[in-house]
Amino acid sequence: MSSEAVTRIRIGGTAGTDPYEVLVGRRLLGELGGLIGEKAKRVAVVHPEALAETGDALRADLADQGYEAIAIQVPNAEEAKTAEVAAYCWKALGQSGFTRTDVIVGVGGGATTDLAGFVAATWLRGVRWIAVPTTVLAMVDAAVGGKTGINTAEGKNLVGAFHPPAGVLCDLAALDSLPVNDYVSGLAEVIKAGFIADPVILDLIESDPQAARTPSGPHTAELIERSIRVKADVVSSDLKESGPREILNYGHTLGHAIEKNERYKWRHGAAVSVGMHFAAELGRLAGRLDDATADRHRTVLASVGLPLHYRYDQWPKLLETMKVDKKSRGDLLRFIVLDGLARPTVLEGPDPAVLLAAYGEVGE
Ligand SMILES: NC(=O)c1ccc[n+]([C@@H]2O[C@H](COP(=O)([O-])OP(=O)(O)OC[C@H]3O[C@@H](n4cnc5c(N)ncnc54)[C@H](O)[C@@H]3O)[C@@H](O)[C@H]2O)c1
Ligand SMILES: O=C(O)C(=O)C[C@@H](O)[C@H](O)[C@H](O)COP(=O)(O)O
Ligand SMILES: [Zn+2]
Repeated sequence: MSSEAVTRIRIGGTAGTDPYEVLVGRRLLGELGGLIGEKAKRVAVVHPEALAETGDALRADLADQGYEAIAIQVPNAEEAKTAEVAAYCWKALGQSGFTRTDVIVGVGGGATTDLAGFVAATWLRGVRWIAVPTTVLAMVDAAVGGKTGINTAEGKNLVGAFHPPAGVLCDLAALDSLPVNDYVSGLAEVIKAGFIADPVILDLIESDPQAARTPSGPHTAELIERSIRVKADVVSSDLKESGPREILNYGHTLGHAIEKNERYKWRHGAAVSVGMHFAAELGRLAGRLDDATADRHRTVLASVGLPLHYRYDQWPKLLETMKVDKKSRGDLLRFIVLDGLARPTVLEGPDPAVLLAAYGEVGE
């Protein structure tokens, strides 16, 4: 992709929502005015502390365009995904006289876009919002598809709403300032997209795992675009997770339990990496997944520096948390596993002994 090229990926409107586009390229902020539209008088730019300069520059730019623009700074990472921070944002919107035709812009990683989208979903029962993701993870996953939400002490993303954005602007230049740990964490969702739907992603990463760890790698734009297309296909047919969308939760049942156990101090991608290792072992032990594909999880995740293991002694607590996973139905635990490469399926009510054996491969 040349530095000027812009790729547009369409997300179909389902469940009564409007379609929208995900743009991938550079220097995309010129698109913002068009997305905000003429009806808006006020724009609120929600950004994390780490992007204070970006947030304020954006606010100033929007003010120059004639909007009453405010910046709402929120904490970095998961500390932003709380009821208290949501209430702080509602207060800022109330004090600025934010109406139903006004627009929220969420600029940041997935934690920020999840929060900004949730605030947009709840303010006046729903206002328009635009996502400007600045991490790999937010570009390929969090900002796309309309799942918004916050965490509670009891679990990850337990409060939220389906509220798709009006558009998503993935400016690849934002990735240059991202710490390598955060860059790599996002690769977990890229690799997830590879295992559940697009194995070319895995081939590209395996061809040079070190290059895949940096934004200057030769396949960065292609990896991001392929992953977005996987997500776009799924959410375009099942916005509200009535079935097919569950495949995007591959690795998340254990991953979310680890995040809660770590009081949300682990990066989401790192937890999902361990969770995918677990799901692969579960698939293998349940007689679904071939050895080669299960082993490939370990090699590709480890090759980019993602973790495979977690504390063995925590299993009883993790199991309790997994029981309230959103995919559970009553007492029935449900996991996404693979029947083969790019063949995701649901495993319902696995034998507890098989679950423990799978965790035996993951625990250390
Ligand atoms: N809604 C969804 O469908 C969906 C999908 C996947 C993940 N998520 C959520 O996304 C979150 C994880 O997102 P994440 O991995 O982007 O982490 P994050 O949002 O916590 O960002 C990681 C850190 O990087 C900082 N940062 C962001 N962009 C930066 C940049 N360009 N330069 C420098 N620093 C920058 C952030 O302030 C933060 O400190 C989790 O809460 C997860 O649950 C949601
Ligand atoms: O978009 C989805 O659907 C996903 O499951 C994508 C996940 O990567 C993401 O972490 C999502 O927020 C998890 O959703 P949850 O409903 O399990 O909280
Ligand atoms: Zn995720």
